[in-house]
Amino acid sequence: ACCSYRLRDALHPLWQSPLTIPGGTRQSPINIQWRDSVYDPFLKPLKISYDPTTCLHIWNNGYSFLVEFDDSADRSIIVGGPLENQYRLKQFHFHWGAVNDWGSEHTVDCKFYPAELHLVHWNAVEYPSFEEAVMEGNGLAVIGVFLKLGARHEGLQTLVDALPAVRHKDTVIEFDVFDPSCLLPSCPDYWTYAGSLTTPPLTESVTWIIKKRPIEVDEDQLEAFRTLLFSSHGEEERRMVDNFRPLQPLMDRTVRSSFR
Ligand SMILES: NS(=O)(=O)c1ccc(C(=O)NCc2c(F)c(F)c(F)c(F)c2F)cc1
Ligand SMILES: [Zn+2]
Repeated sequence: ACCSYRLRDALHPLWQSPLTIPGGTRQSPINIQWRDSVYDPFLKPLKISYDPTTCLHIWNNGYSFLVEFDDSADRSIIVGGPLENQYRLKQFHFHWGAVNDWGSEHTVDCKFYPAELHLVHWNAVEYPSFEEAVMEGNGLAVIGVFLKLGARHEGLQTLVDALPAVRHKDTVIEFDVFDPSCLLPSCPDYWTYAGSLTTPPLTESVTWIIKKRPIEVDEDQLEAFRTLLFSSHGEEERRMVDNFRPLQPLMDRTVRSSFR
């Protein structure tokens, strides 16, 4: 493949994790080798229905900035695709680089994008809470969307305008109407594979759904992400950049595609 992932993971500052996760056979992120992905005609279209009024707040958790949603009922859900059940939206967040040459967690044919969006959903049909779902093999479904440098993204701008208010770790602001559907590419095509959280506890509970087409954002919008801080108020400032985990081994997994 395209890198020495094991060593990089062990040495990567953000993830002082052991060289491998004990028994880790489905870790994320991975490189998606387009020609090795297998078209699965039984994959259904992914159905997404988000209620913009379920949006609650934006906060900086010291890893990324998250937009959190009210997941106390089935109001913002996804169903179909590779999923057996419907899954509830809990939050979305991003990963990005210090420069535009890297930043995404997944790669396609070893190509990095400057950033990657993760929309995090949990299986509320089978599990009573997100915390329990995180520990189960089919507990979570995360939609990954690549960001590429291009035209300004008007929908993203409302988020970007709020970032100065959550510059420091553990700051939060109310954010009460936002439709995350505006951050999805119009093309329905995706890859899917069985993986894990990409931050501790790295639990192997995620069905990944990676959209084939990126969305476009402009340089100023990416730069706005890079003005955030890992550090809290009063601490020495540490810019929030390169908050992506190194690539993990594919091991005995196949990436399926919803398209020929
Ligand atoms: N980059 S990603 O793979 O999309 C990813 C998605 C969600 C989380 C997360 O919810 N972490 C906090 C968190 C946990 F890691 C738990 F294990 C738990 F039980 C929680 F309740 C919880 F909020 C971490 C990484
Ligand atoms: Zn993520």
